[in-house]
Amino acid sequence: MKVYSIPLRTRFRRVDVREGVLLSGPAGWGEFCPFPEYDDRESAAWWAAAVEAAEVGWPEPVRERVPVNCIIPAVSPERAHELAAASGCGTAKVKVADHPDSAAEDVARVEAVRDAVARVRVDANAAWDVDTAVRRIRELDRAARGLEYVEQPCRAVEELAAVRRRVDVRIAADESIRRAEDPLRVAVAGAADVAVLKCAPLGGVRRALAVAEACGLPCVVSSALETSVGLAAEIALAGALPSLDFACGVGTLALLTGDVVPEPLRPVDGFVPVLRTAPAPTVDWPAADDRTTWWLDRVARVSALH
Ligand SMILES: O=C(O)CCC(=O)C1=CC=C[C@@H](O)[C@@H]1C(=O)O
Ligand SMILES: [Mg+2]
Repeated sequence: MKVYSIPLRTRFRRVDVREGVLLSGPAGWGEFCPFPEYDDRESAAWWAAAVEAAEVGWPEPVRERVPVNCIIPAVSPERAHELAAASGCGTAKVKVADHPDSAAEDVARVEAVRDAVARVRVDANAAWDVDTAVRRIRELDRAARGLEYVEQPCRAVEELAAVRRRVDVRIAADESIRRAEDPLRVAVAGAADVAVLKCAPLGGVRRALAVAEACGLPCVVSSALETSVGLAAEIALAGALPSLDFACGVGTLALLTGDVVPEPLRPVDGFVPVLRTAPAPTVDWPAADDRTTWWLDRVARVSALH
């Protein structure tokens, strides 16, 4: 087992350094990297995903490559335009609602990104109440000259459903699926048009495919900010979905200052290849001793739950 620690280029969802554990088994390498605030019970799904990759491997893909969206953190409009233009991707996901007074900044960032790419989606990470969401979505929809969708505008499933009834923009559910006891409640409640799937928090490629089938919504696969090892599993999920109508959020290596493999799984001309196994981690980003101990203790507790 290897514990890695890689600084981010830009702070993202209150994370400055990405840490996790890489493990190998008969089927290949897997990655265990639940965010620090996830408790052991929630982290058990992440462990299951890592074990699937290492012990069993992934189901056969139905496509050889996956379209990728670039990810634009809460940065200035100039920087946002630069990142989107340099990505080679036709779709960008822009983080909005980063702080309570972000409305004007969000509009400027979305306008700048839309000048660089054809399609823009935004992610509010559950920051808004229903009325604020309706107002902001209308503004951002104009700034984007038609938003592709808005991801998780509010926290509760009922709030998503209420927003969805009041705006013309598609609603995508992310936290309502990956952090929910029952990921299928979203579809039942009429709360979303699109389901965001992440194989790590859902417990692996097979479990995520089962959620996709049961929810009956068009799906987008998005990373959990993994290194290329965990990202290969997310891409395997995107590769195995029976249909894929949207670019996937697997362009997140751009947020890290380095990777554990010599040839990172970065998009080329907006696509990444679907691999049968994760690339072997041969580049070391060793964590400090206290962090290594913290992660190995976490693995011991979480694997005991598994
Ligand atoms: O979806 C993407 O384009 C990139 C991935 C991404 O945005 C996220 C990755 C990991 C944690 C999340 O808070 C964040 C998200 O909210 O979707
Ligand atoms: Mg999201």
